[in-house]
Amino acid sequence: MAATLYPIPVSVLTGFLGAGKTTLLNRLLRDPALSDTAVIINEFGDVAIDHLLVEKASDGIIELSDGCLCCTVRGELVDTLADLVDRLQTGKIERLKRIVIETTGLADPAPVLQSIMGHPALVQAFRLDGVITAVDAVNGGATLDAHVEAVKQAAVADRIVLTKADLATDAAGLSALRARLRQINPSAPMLDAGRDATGAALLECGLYDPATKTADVRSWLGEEATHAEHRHHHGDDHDHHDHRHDDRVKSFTLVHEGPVPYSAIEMFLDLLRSTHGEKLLRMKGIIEIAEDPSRPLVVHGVQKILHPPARLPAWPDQLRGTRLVLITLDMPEDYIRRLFAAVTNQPSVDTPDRAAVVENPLAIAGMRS
Ligand SMILES: Nc1nc2c(ncn2[C@@H]2O[C@H](COP(=O)(O)OP(=O)(O)OP(=O)(O)O)[C@@H](O)[C@H]2O)c(=O)[nH]1
Repeated sequence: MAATLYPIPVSVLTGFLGAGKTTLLNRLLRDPALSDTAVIINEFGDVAIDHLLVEKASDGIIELSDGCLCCTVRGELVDTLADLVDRLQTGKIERLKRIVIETTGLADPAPVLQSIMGHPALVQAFRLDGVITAVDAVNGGATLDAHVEAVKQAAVADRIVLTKADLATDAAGLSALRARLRQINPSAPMLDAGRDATGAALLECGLYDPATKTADVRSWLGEEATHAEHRHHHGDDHDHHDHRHDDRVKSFTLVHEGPVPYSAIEMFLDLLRSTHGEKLLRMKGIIEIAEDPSRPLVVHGVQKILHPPARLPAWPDQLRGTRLVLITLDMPEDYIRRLFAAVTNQPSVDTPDRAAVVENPLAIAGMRS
């Protein structure tokens, strides 16, 4: 009997109401990549359609939880996950390879991610593998126009799945939607629900693959795509006027060549979270620490919650230095860049140095905005 490997990967499946999450999940559950998976479905309202569909689709699935995830169920999701660990440890469940949480369509995904990453006991047992966001190929554009939650769902995704492409008769509209999603989230691979959204393509989005013991930093950070996006943002060829929420979301990379003292990174992350934590939708990064430069420090977080920083045993490729990818909503990029420059002592005309920031963090313009 294969033992359960901790921490157990958790995939969060999100997407707006009716986007096709359950349909996708039902298809995925027939994929061998999802054997020994527990599915947690968050139902909104009292008709348990999702639950029936899922039970039909696969045996041995544990189905729990109801109510709205973004408010009252936050506590319950934690209880549900804790209960799973308990059942594993007491042998009531033989093994558990992964968990998929389907959020309600209205939920902001951040609280779900926070409840996993922010809970001191759960964080030992689970790791966030990735966020999969389903976007309706027909109604996706209108949903992004109307609901900032939908924009956030797309922005924090590690994988975007376009659903109902078979119903999309407007080819130009579909390619505009793709371009728009690419703009909101430059790094997540975009897959077609009916064609290439397989278990293998959607799962194992994390940095470190325990099976192969390798880490693919570049694709985890989505770095090249982020750089490309950054240039595009500053180009003058783009017309945003009818996408009112899209411009609020930004994805950018902070880079520092050479090692950084642990205390500087700690201070940067503390200041960032305490001043603008709720605007930080997602952060991922790899850091060359001055005290131990051969073992990169890996950080990732959702809003104010940081996953406990972990060390990789070695640098997986030629990449060195510090790369932090931030996905933000309404956050002053300039402030973040200045703060980062200050703590890493990168000279700049009007930015105080690290000593000055330690003395008075308010010295950075934008600190209180
Ligand atoms: N033609 C077509 N229909 C789809 C596809 N995906 C989903 N649907 C249909 O769209 C409707 C909504 O799909 P669901 O999977 O229930 O969507 P959901 O995101 O789980 O919905 P909520 O749980 O209500 O937020 C259903 O009638 C599905 O049959 C698709 O790829 N093609």
